Amino acid sequence: MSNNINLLELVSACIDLAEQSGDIIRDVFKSGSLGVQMKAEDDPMTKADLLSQQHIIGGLNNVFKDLIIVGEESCEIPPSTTIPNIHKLDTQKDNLPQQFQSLDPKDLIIFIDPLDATREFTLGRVHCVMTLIGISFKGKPIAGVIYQPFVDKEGHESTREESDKWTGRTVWAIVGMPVESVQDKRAPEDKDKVIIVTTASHYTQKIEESIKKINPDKVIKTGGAGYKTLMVIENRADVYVFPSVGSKLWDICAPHAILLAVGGTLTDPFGKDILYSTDPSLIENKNGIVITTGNHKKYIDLLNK
Ligand SMILES: Nc1ncnc2c1ncn2[C@@H]1O[C@H](COP(=O)(O)O)[C@@H](OP(=O)(O)O)[C@H]1O
Ligand SMILES: [Mg+2]
Ligand SMILES: [Mg+2]
Ligand SMILES: [Mg+2]
Repeated sequence: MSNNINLLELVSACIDLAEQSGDIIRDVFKSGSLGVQMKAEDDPMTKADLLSQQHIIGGLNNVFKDLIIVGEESCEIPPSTTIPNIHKLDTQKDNLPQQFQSLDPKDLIIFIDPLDATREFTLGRVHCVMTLIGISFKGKPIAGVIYQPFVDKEGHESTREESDKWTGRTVWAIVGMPVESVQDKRAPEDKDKVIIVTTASHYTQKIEESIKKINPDKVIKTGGAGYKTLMVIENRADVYVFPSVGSKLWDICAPHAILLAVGGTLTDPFGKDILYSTDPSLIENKNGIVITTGNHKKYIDLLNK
Protein backbone atom coordinates (compact mmCIF):
# COMPACT_ATOMS: atom_id res chain seq x y z
CA MET A 1 0.00 0.00 0.00
CA SER A 2 1.26 3.47 -0.80
CA ASN A 3 2.16 5.66 2.16
CA ASN A 4 2.25 8.77 -0.03
CA ILE A 5 1.64 12.02 1.79
CA ASN A 6 -0.51 15.04 0.97
CA LEU A 7 1.57 18.09 1.93
CA LEU A 8 -1.43 20.05 3.23
CA GLU A 9 -2.27 17.25 5.66
CA LEU A 10 1.35 17.04 6.83
CA VAL A 11 1.58 20.81 7.35
CA SER A 12 -1.76 20.77 9.19
CA ALA A 13 -0.42 18.12 11.57
CA CYS A 14 2.78 20.13 12.06
CA ILE A 15 0.79 23.27 12.93
CA ASP A 16 -1.33 21.36 15.44
CA LEU A 17 1.72 19.76 17.09
CA ALA A 18 3.77 22.98 17.13
CA GLU A 19 0.87 24.81 18.81
CA GLN A 20 0.57 22.04 21.42
CA SER A 21 4.32 22.22 21.99
CA GLY A 22 3.84 25.92 22.67
CA ASP A 23 1.64 24.99 25.65
CA ILE A 24 4.39 22.64 26.90
CA ILE A 25 7.05 25.35 26.52
CA ARG A 26 4.93 28.02 28.26
CA ASP A 27 4.17 25.61 31.13
CA VAL A 28 7.87 24.78 31.65
CA PHE A 29 8.75 28.49 31.61
CA LYS A 30 6.01 29.42 34.07
CA SER A 31 7.04 26.54 36.39
CA GLY A 32 10.40 28.28 36.82
CA SER A 33 12.14 24.91 36.68
CA LEU A 34 13.77 24.79 33.24
CA GLY A 35 16.09 21.82 33.81
CA VAL A 36 19.03 23.35 31.92
CA GLN A 37 21.76 20.99 30.69
CA MET A 38 24.80 22.05 28.66
CA LYS A 39 25.25 19.89 25.50
CA ALA A 40 28.45 21.81 24.77
CA GLU A 41 29.89 25.21 25.57
CA ASP A 42 27.32 27.85 24.48
CA ASP A 43 24.78 25.12 23.64
CA PRO A 44 22.12 24.67 26.35
CA MET A 45 19.12 22.36 26.30
CA THR A 46 16.15 22.51 28.70
CA LYS A 47 13.30 20.23 29.71
CA ALA A 48 11.11 22.23 27.31
CA ASP A 49 13.36 21.48 24.29
CA LEU A 50 13.16 17.77 25.06
CA LEU A 51 9.42 17.53 25.82
CA SER A 52 8.57 19.60 22.73
CA GLN A 53 10.60 17.35 20.41
CA GLN A 54 9.13 14.18 21.93
CA HIS A 55 5.60 15.54 21.54
CA ILE A 56 6.05 16.50 17.89
CA ILE A 57 7.81 13.35 16.72
CA GLY A 58 5.47 11.07 18.72
CA GLY A 59 2.44 12.75 17.13
CA LEU A 60 3.81 12.69 13.57
CA ASN A 61 4.73 9.02 13.83
CA ASN A 62 1.16 8.18 14.92
CA VAL A 63 -0.26 9.48 11.66
CA PHE A 64 2.41 9.33 8.95
CA LYS A 65 4.32 6.18 8.09
CA ASP A 66 7.95 6.11 6.87
CA LEU A 67 8.65 9.80 7.63
CA ILE A 68 12.33 10.70 7.83
CA ILE A 69 12.67 13.07 10.77
CA VAL A 70 15.76 14.94 11.94
CA GLY A 71 15.28 16.62 15.31
CA GLU A 72 17.81 18.75 17.14
CA GLU A 73 17.81 16.80 20.38
CA SER A 74 19.16 13.25 20.72
CA CYS A 75 16.42 11.53 22.71
CA GLU A 76 14.14 8.52 22.89
CA ILE A 77 10.56 9.09 21.73
CA PRO A 78 8.20 7.61 24.33
CA PRO A 79 4.90 6.07 23.16
CA SER A 80 2.42 8.84 22.34
CA THR A 81 -1.37 8.90 22.18
CA THR A 82 -1.43 12.25 20.36
CA ILE A 83 -3.23 12.21 17.01
CA PRO A 84 -2.64 15.57 15.27
CA ASN A 85 -5.39 17.18 13.22
CA ILE A 86 -4.64 16.72 9.50
CA HIS A 87 -7.65 18.79 8.40
CA LYS A 88 -6.79 22.26 9.72
CA LEU A 89 -5.96 23.50 6.20
CA ASP A 90 -8.76 21.79 4.25
CA THR A 91 -10.07 25.17 3.05
CA GLN A 92 -6.75 25.65 1.22
CA LYS A 93 -7.05 22.48 -0.89
CA ASP A 94 -7.56 24.35 -4.17
CA ASN A 95 -4.35 26.36 -3.63
CA LEU A 96 -2.06 23.35 -3.11
CA PRO A 97 0.31 22.93 -6.07
CA GLN A 98 -0.49 19.66 -7.84
CA GLN A 99 3.03 18.25 -7.36
CA PHE A 100 2.55 18.38 -3.57
CA GLN A 101 -0.67 16.35 -3.46
CA SER A 102 0.96 12.92 -3.21
CA LEU A 103 4.58 12.85 -2.05
CA ASP A 104 6.73 9.78 -1.56
CA PRO A 105 7.99 9.96 2.06
CA LYS A 106 11.43 8.84 0.81
CA ASP A 107 11.80 12.25 -0.85
CA LEU A 108 10.89 14.19 2.31
CA ILE A 109 12.92 15.12 5.39
CA ILE A 110 11.25 16.82 8.36
CA PHE A 111 13.65 19.08 10.30
CA ILE A 112 12.51 19.87 13.83
CA ASP A 113 13.94 22.51 16.13
CA PRO A 114 11.68 21.95 19.14
CA LEU A 115 12.79 25.21 20.77
CA ASP A 116 14.89 27.74 18.90
CA ALA A 117 16.74 30.37 20.95
CA THR A 118 17.28 28.16 24.01
CA ARG A 119 19.93 30.48 25.45
CA GLU A 120 17.52 33.41 25.32
CA PHE A 121 14.82 31.19 26.88
CA THR A 122 17.09 30.45 29.85
CA LEU A 123 17.74 34.18 30.25
CA GLY A 124 14.01 35.04 30.19
CA ARG A 125 14.24 36.82 26.81
CA VAL A 126 11.39 34.68 25.56
CA HIS A 127 9.91 36.77 22.73
CA CYS A 128 12.36 35.19 20.25
CA VAL A 129 11.64 31.58 21.26
CA MET A 130 10.01 29.49 18.53
CA THR A 131 9.22 25.94 17.59
CA LEU A 132 10.35 25.28 14.02
CA ILE A 133 9.18 22.43 11.77
CA GLY A 134 10.55 22.49 8.23
CA ILE A 135 9.80 20.08 5.39
CA SER A 136 12.29 19.51 2.59
CA PHE A 137 11.62 17.67 -0.68
CA LYS A 138 14.55 16.34 -2.72
CA GLY A 139 16.97 18.60 -0.83
CA LYS A 140 14.97 21.85 -0.93
CA PRO A 141 12.57 23.40 1.61
CA ILE A 142 8.94 23.25 0.49
CA ALA A 143 7.01 24.03 3.67
CA GLY A 144 7.59 25.56 7.07
CA VAL A 145 5.71 25.97 10.34
CA ILE A 146 6.77 28.40 13.05
CA TYR A 147 5.05 28.74 16.42
CA GLN A 148 6.00 31.61 18.72
CA PRO A 149 4.65 30.87 22.23
CA PHE A 150 5.50 34.14 24.01
CA VAL A 151 3.72 36.70 21.81
CA ASP A 152 0.09 37.40 20.95
CA LYS A 153 -1.67 36.28 17.78
CA GLU A 154 -0.26 39.23 15.76
CA GLY A 155 3.25 38.69 17.11
CA HIS A 156 3.20 41.59 19.59
CA GLU A 157 5.74 41.07 22.34
CA SER A 158 4.95 41.64 26.01
CA THR A 159 6.68 41.30 29.34
CA ARG A 160 6.42 38.47 31.84
CA GLU A 161 4.09 40.64 33.92
CA GLU A 162 1.64 40.60 30.99
CA SER A 163 1.93 36.86 30.39
CA ASP A 164 -1.86 36.61 29.89
CA LYS A 165 -1.16 38.17 26.45
CA TRP A 166 1.01 35.17 25.43
CA THR A 167 -1.66 33.58 23.28
CA GLY A 168 0.95 32.52 20.70
CA ARG A 169 1.36 33.03 16.98
CA THR A 170 1.58 30.54 14.11
CA VAL A 171 3.23 31.36 10.79
CA TRP A 172 3.20 28.71 8.07
CA ALA A 173 3.86 28.58 4.36
CA ILE A 174 4.01 26.17 1.46
CA VAL A 175 6.23 27.30 -1.40
CA GLY A 176 3.96 28.22 -4.33
CA MET A 177 0.95 29.09 -2.16
CA PRO A 178 -0.08 32.56 -0.92
CA VAL A 179 1.35 33.37 2.52
CA GLU A 180 -1.01 34.67 5.18
CA SER A 181 -0.06 36.00 8.61
CA VAL A 182 3.07 37.97 7.71
CA GLN A 183 3.00 41.75 7.51
CA ASP A 184 5.33 44.59 6.55
CA LYS A 185 6.49 45.80 9.98
CA ARG A 186 9.07 48.38 8.89
CA ALA A 187 9.11 51.35 11.27
CA PRO A 188 8.59 54.61 9.33
CA GLU A 189 11.87 56.07 10.70
CA ASP A 190 13.77 53.04 9.28
CA LYS A 191 12.45 53.44 5.74
CA ASP A 192 15.69 54.19 3.91
CA LYS A 193 18.12 52.54 6.32
CA VAL A 194 20.13 49.36 5.88
CA ILE A 195 19.45 47.17 8.92
CA ILE A 196 21.41 44.03 9.77
CA VAL A 197 20.13 41.46 12.23
CA THR A 198 22.55 38.98 13.78
CA THR A 199 23.12 36.73 16.77
CA ALA A 200 23.05 37.94 20.36
CA SER A 201 24.34 34.67 21.83
CA HIS A 202 27.03 33.54 19.38
CA TYR A 203 28.72 36.76 18.27
CA THR A 204 32.22 36.40 16.78
CA GLN A 205 35.04 38.53 15.37
CA LYS A 206 34.13 37.19 11.90
CA ILE A 207 30.59 38.59 12.28
CA GLU A 208 32.03 41.95 13.36
CA GLU A 209 34.21 42.06 10.22
CA SER A 210 31.29 41.13 7.96
CA ILE A 211 29.10 43.85 9.44
CA LYS A 212 31.85 46.43 8.73
CA LYS A 213 31.90 45.35 5.07
CA ILE A 214 28.16 46.02 4.71
CA ASN A 215 28.42 49.27 6.69
CA PRO A 216 24.78 49.33 7.82
CA ASP A 217 22.84 52.13 9.46
CA LYS A 218 21.73 49.83 12.26
CA VAL A 219 22.65 46.43 13.76
CA ILE A 220 20.13 44.46 15.80
CA LYS A 221 21.53 41.62 17.92
CA THR A 222 18.87 39.16 19.00
CA GLY A 223 18.20 35.46 19.59
CA GLY A 224 16.96 32.62 17.45
CA ALA A 225 17.45 31.70 13.80
CA GLY A 226 13.68 31.62 13.36
CA TYR A 227 13.11 34.99 14.99
CA LYS A 228 15.84 36.69 12.94
CA THR A 229 14.58 35.22 9.67
CA LEU A 230 11.06 36.39 10.54
CA MET A 231 12.46 39.89 11.12
CA VAL A 232 13.75 39.87 7.53
CA ILE A 233 10.50 38.35 6.18
CA GLU A 234 8.48 41.08 7.94
CA ASN A 235 10.90 43.79 6.74
CA ARG A 236 12.08 44.80 10.22
CA ALA A 237 15.62 44.07 8.93
CA ASP A 238 17.17 43.90 5.46
CA VAL A 239 19.71 41.15 5.95
CA TYR A 240 20.40 38.42 8.52
CA VAL A 241 24.14 37.88 8.55
CA PHE A 242 25.68 34.90 10.36
CA PRO A 243 28.96 34.07 8.60
CA SER A 244 30.03 31.61 11.30
CA VAL A 245 29.75 27.95 12.10
CA GLY A 246 26.97 26.96 14.54
CA SER A 247 23.51 26.98 12.95
CA LYS A 248 22.13 23.62 11.75
CA LEU A 249 19.58 22.55 9.15
CA TRP A 250 16.79 22.39 11.79
CA ASP A 251 17.44 26.08 12.58
CA ILE A 252 16.81 27.18 9.02
CA CYS A 253 14.56 24.70 7.18
CA ALA A 254 11.19 26.08 8.37
CA PRO A 255 12.19 29.77 8.17
CA HIS A 256 13.80 29.12 4.76
CA ALA A 257 10.56 27.66 3.36
CA ILE A 258 8.55 30.67 4.57
CA LEU A 259 11.24 32.99 3.17
CA LEU A 260 11.07 31.25 -0.25
CA ALA A 261 7.29 31.51 -0.23
CA VAL A 262 7.57 35.32 0.06
CA GLY A 263 10.29 35.52 -2.62
CA GLY A 264 13.35 35.77 -0.34
CA THR A 265 16.77 34.11 -0.55
CA LEU A 266 18.95 32.10 1.86
CA THR A 267 22.49 31.06 0.92
CA ASP A 268 25.83 30.65 2.59
CA PRO A 269 28.03 33.83 2.72
CA PHE A 270 29.52 32.91 -0.69
CA GLY A 271 26.09 32.79 -2.32
CA LYS A 272 25.99 28.99 -2.41
CA ASP A 273 22.69 27.13 -1.90
CA ILE A 274 22.09 24.92 1.12
CA LEU A 275 21.39 21.21 0.52
CA TYR A 276 18.89 19.68 2.97
CA SER A 277 20.10 16.18 3.68
CA THR A 278 20.42 13.65 6.50
CA ASP A 279 24.18 13.38 5.84
CA PRO A 280 25.69 14.20 9.27
CA SER A 281 28.53 16.12 7.59
CA LEU A 282 25.98 18.52 6.04
CA ILE A 283 23.75 19.10 9.09
CA GLU A 284 25.84 22.07 10.24
CA ASN A 285 25.88 25.21 8.08
CA LYS A 286 29.65 25.34 8.29
CA ASN A 287 30.18 28.60 6.42
CA GLY A 288 27.17 30.31 7.96
CA ILE A 289 24.06 31.84 6.42
CA VAL A 290 22.90 35.07 4.76
CA ILE A 291 19.17 35.82 4.45
CA THR A 292 17.42 38.60 2.51
CA THR A 293 14.16 39.42 0.77
CA GLY A 294 15.91 41.64 -1.81
CA ASN A 295 19.38 42.72 -3.05
CA HIS A 296 20.86 39.35 -2.07
CA LYS A 297 23.69 39.57 -4.60
CA LYS A 298 24.61 43.07 -3.40
CA TYR A 299 25.12 41.81 0.15
CA ILE A 300 27.01 38.68 -0.97
CA ASP A 301 29.33 40.86 -3.10
CA LEU A 302 29.96 43.22 -0.17
CA LEU A 303 30.73 40.29 2.15
CA ASN A 304 33.28 38.89 -0.34
CA LYS A 305 35.03 42.10 -1.39
N1 LIG B 1 28.37 28.50 18.13
C1 LIG B 1 27.22 27.85 18.25
N2 LIG B 1 27.15 26.73 19.01
C2 LIG B 1 25.97 26.08 19.13
N3 LIG B 1 24.82 26.46 18.53
C3 LIG B 1 24.86 27.55 17.78
C4 LIG B 1 26.04 28.30 17.60
N4 LIG B 1 25.77 29.34 16.80
C5 LIG B 1 24.45 29.25 16.50
N5 LIG B 1 23.90 28.18 17.08
C6 LIG B 1 22.48 27.74 17.00
O1 LIG B 1 21.74 28.58 16.14
C7 LIG B 1 20.50 28.96 16.75
C8 LIG B 1 20.37 30.43 16.79
O2 LIG B 1 21.40 30.95 17.59
P1 LIG B 1 21.43 32.49 17.94
O3 LIG B 1 20.28 32.75 18.86
O4 LIG B 1 22.77 32.71 18.54
O5 LIG B 1 21.30 33.20 16.63
C9 LIG B 1 20.47 28.35 18.15
O6 LIG B 1 19.52 27.33 18.10
P2 LIG B 1 18.93 26.60 19.42
O7 LIG B 1 18.64 27.64 20.43
O8 LIG B 1 17.72 25.92 18.86
O9 LIG B 1 19.97 25.60 19.85
C10 LIG B 1 21.89 27.87 18.37
O10 LIG B 1 22.00 26.63 18.99
MG1 LIG C 1 19.84 23.96 20.86
MG1 LIG D 1 17.76 26.51 16.87
MG1 LIG E 1 16.65 24.29 19.49
